[in-house]
Amino acid sequence: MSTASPKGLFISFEGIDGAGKSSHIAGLAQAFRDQGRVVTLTREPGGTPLAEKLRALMLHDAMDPLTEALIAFAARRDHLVQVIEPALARGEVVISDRFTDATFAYQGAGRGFDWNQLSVLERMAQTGTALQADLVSSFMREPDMTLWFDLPAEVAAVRLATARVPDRFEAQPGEFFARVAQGYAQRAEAAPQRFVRVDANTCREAVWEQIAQAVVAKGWLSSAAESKA
Ligand SMILES: Nc1ncnc2c1ncn2[C@@H]1O[C@H](COP(=O)(O)OP(=O)(O)OP(=O)(O)O)[C@@H](O)[C@H]1O
Ligand SMILES: Cc1cn([C@H]2C[C@H](O)[C@@H](COP(=O)(O)O)O2)c(=O)[nH]c1=O
Repeated sequence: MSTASPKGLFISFEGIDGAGKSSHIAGLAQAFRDQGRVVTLTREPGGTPLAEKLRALMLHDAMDPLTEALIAFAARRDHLVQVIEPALARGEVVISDRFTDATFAYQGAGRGFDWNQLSVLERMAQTGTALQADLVSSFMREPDMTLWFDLPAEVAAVRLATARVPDRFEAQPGEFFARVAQGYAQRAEAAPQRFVRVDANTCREAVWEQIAQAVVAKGWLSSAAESKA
């Protein structure tokens, strides 16, 4: 029997607020654990003590789009260095509720911040963090798979209406979320090898089936996961 540790896997969940990511993130983590993998479950903005402080600022304090983008990437850099890279180097499965696609969708498409400048910040924040010796210093960390919950903004608004007290993003009007959804579509089109579009406008069981199918198709989970809706 091989004693080599499995290769680390990095999976992100994305989508507009209220798209329905939360319960499936926990479900996917459990499916990996059931099949013997160690899982680091985390989120952005956040995931470290410093990044959680930055999250509180981003979600509750007024600021301009550049400040918002810089805070998102500062939090991400700390998160990568302190949590994501060490977990991947240990061979764990890292599942993050949001990553950089959210910055392109919210600060880029939503707020109107320049997409090319975001790409520069992305490269700065996500390069030179990897701990694995086989990754060259110019390697830019990105998720191995991004599960994008695609849901019309008006459906998400109905789902969120009674769910909780809105933060600074959730309080935005429908047009903002329509732009954010468009931003996600643009990111997905640019990286089809990484993105999996999940039709989130359906029941929870059907959403889980799409997630399980995508992960099983990669050979990361056995087909037993597909029946655990
Ligand atoms: N498939 C579904 N059909 C109907 N309602 C759903 C579905 N999935 C989730 N919901 C409900 O929609 C609301 C938002 O779901 P959830 O909090 O999981 O979204 P989210 O993507 O994690 O949102 P956020 O990113 O803002 O935290 C909750 O009230 C949840 O119960
Ligand atoms: C990573 C990231 C997130 N956001 C926004 C998106 C959401 O409205 C909140 C996070 O809240 P959630 O309930 O945990 O989804 O932050 C953003 O604007 N930019 C980002 O980079």
